[in-house]
Amino acid sequence: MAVTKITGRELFNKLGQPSKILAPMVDHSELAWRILSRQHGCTLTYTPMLHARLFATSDKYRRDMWGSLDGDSKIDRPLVVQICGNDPEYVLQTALLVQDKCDAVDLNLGCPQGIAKKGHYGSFLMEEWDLIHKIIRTLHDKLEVPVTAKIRVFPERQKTLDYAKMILDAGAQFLTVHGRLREQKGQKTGLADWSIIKFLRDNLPSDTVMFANGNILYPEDITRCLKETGCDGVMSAEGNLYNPGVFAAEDSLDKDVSFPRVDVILREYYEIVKKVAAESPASRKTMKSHIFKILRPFLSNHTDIRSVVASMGGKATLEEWDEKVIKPVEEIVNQLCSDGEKKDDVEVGPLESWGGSYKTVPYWRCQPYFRAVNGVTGDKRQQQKEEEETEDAVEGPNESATKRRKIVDALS
Ligand SMILES: Cc1cc2nc3c(=O)[nH]c(=O)nc-3n(C[C@H](O)[C@H](O)[C@H](O)COP(=O)(O)O)c2cc1C
Repeated sequence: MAVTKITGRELFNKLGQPSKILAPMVDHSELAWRILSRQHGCTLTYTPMLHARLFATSDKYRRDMWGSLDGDSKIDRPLVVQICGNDPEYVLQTALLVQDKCDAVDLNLGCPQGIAKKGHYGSFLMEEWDLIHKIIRTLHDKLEVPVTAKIRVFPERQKTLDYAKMILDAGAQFLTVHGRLREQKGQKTGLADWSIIKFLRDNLPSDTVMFANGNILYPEDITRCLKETGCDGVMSAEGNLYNPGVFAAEDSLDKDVSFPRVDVILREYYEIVKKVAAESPASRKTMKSHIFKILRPFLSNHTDIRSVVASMGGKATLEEWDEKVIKPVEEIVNQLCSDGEKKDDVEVGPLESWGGSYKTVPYWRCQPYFRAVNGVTGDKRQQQKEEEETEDAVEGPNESATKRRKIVDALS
């Protein structure tokens, strides 16, 4: 018999109507990063996707992915745990193992990567509506906590609407819509389509809780997205990874809030990792990747530090990170900022056709990352392309693949 549970709207209200949402990200939305994101204005966080079969059957995978502080009521809420899988029983088993440490469980229906194709989950379930319905209904019926879903869109609006209705009918309480097609990945990523999200918003029952995902570069994009799509919240992935300040209040004119200094964020992040690392292997494992992203604009100007970061192996201690990377970065940025010659201003460009403005941000401040399209960049982004090539060379093929996800050149 189905458990009686709260509706999506009731859950949304109970969580304080969160509108700034950290996306689920493999190896990137782990505990330490979630804590940091909340400290910078994020009001709801998602875990990286947990692989249902592995989580249900492998002690090691479970230990690696889920520590005693994950979902802790004092430091890690509100939290949605995301699961990927195609077997209702494994998804349910995984959900049952985490449901007392989260506010909802989300089904990943958006992952377009090769690994999802091979494992037959994420967006590769988009044609299997009966199976999706069964997975969500099983969770809806058997869990104490609500179930939610994160989807991509089809090229056809009506089909996407029917798809969303099916997911809601199965029992999903929040619907996150990433406004891209399954094919929009890698060099073909392109822009997310907010108008299809708005179409869903207008045609689904008005009490449906919806989150929009895609195209967030700057804090004010969140407000623009809320207005244009009519959604309840906006989810950001990469925008937040490169600049945790993206969740800052939209009207904040304080550059330290919207584009914080890289040394400040680095220190804050490092101290969080130090506190949780013993209980959160995932937070420790993903540190290097986060540091590369936080420092992205800085490293191309300080290649000596880049070499040091690149050389830090998995066995480097936290103290070594502090001595070799964090402290030297602090020293350099402090010096840069006390040097009256350097302009520490954020310059706002003209209004662009996409509705916002590019900003020129000093390289010692966190800022969005603009990708190259087919290896060719516009004038504005020539420098970023060169940085990408250098960074790809030091970070290896996995990082490179992730970096090619967004094509902001298509904006202009
Ligand atoms: C490093 C990385 C890992 C991701 N892992 C997941 C994941 O585990 N589950 C998921 O649904 N989406 C995942 N995504 C997709 C994001 O959640 C998001 O839908 C996508 O990046 C678009 O948002 P953005 O434009 O704000 O980056 C990942 C994205 C990135 C950059």
